[in-house]
Amino acid sequence: MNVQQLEPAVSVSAKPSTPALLRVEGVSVQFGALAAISDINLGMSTGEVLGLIGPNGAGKTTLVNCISGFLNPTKGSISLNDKPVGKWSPEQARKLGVARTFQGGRLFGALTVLENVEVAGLGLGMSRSQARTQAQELLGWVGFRGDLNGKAVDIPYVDERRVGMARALIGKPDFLLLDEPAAGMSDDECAHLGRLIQEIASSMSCGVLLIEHNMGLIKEVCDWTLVMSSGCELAVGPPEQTLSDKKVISAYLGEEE
Ligand SMILES: Nc1ncnc2c1ncn2[C@@H]1O[C@H](COP(=O)(O)OP(=O)(O)OP(=O)(O)O)[C@@H](O)[C@H]1O
Repeated sequence: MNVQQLEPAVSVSAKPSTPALLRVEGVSVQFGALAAISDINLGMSTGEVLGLIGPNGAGKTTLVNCISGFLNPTKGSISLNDKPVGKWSPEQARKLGVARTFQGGRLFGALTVLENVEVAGLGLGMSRSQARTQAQELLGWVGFRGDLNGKAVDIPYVDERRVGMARALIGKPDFLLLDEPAAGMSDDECAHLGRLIQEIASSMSCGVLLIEHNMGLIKEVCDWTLVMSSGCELAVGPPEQTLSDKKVISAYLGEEE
């Protein structure tokens, strides 16, 4: 892939506003007898990149499902700008500025790549032309170099990630939750993704929550990390601190390269 210089276009840059704050307090999720997550706390502001890491089954996606309205916590609360969000739906979360991607792209296969991003803009109340313009610009920005009018079902796995990211970015959310965006990417593609995440945080003033197993990427882009294991908080701090923590290394033993 030809990694291009990232230059955010005018309409996706500079969102002058007071920083937004997303807070998770004492959140637990129980699936029958299984405590998928227990008493998790985190806070993040626009412009920050927070890494959410931990071995498989640690509860990372479950936490993102709660924050994005796909799942109601069994206990605890989530607030946006100090207002509890209650049992918000994914649509309400999106409209209030919390967007996400999925491990599997979850694109509409029968729609074109462009339409997949455009419909998200229409869902946010944009006009068709606004949605189309922003969708085209974002697809270019995230590094999609294929046919915008090709059916989404036909695009490669890595491109599904990019389209999913453009779809989440339309409407300039305050918070973007990325679920393993680097899976399946080459080193060059990961390097491009790292620069893109930093640009999303700085130029779009977006808070990014990044679930990733690629520790190089975590070290490169994250200001802060929350490490989970078996549903619980294992360590919190800057990546250079948590990634050298003995508890964290031991939790990852056998799971990381
Ligand atoms: N809908 C569900 N019903 C029952 N158990 C679930 C459900 N969703 C997740 N789990 C279980 O909850 C635990 C946490 O899963 P989760 O997917 O959040 O982990 P994860 O840290 O995101 O893992 P991975 O890195 O493999 O994606 C796992 O034991 C999983 O099997």
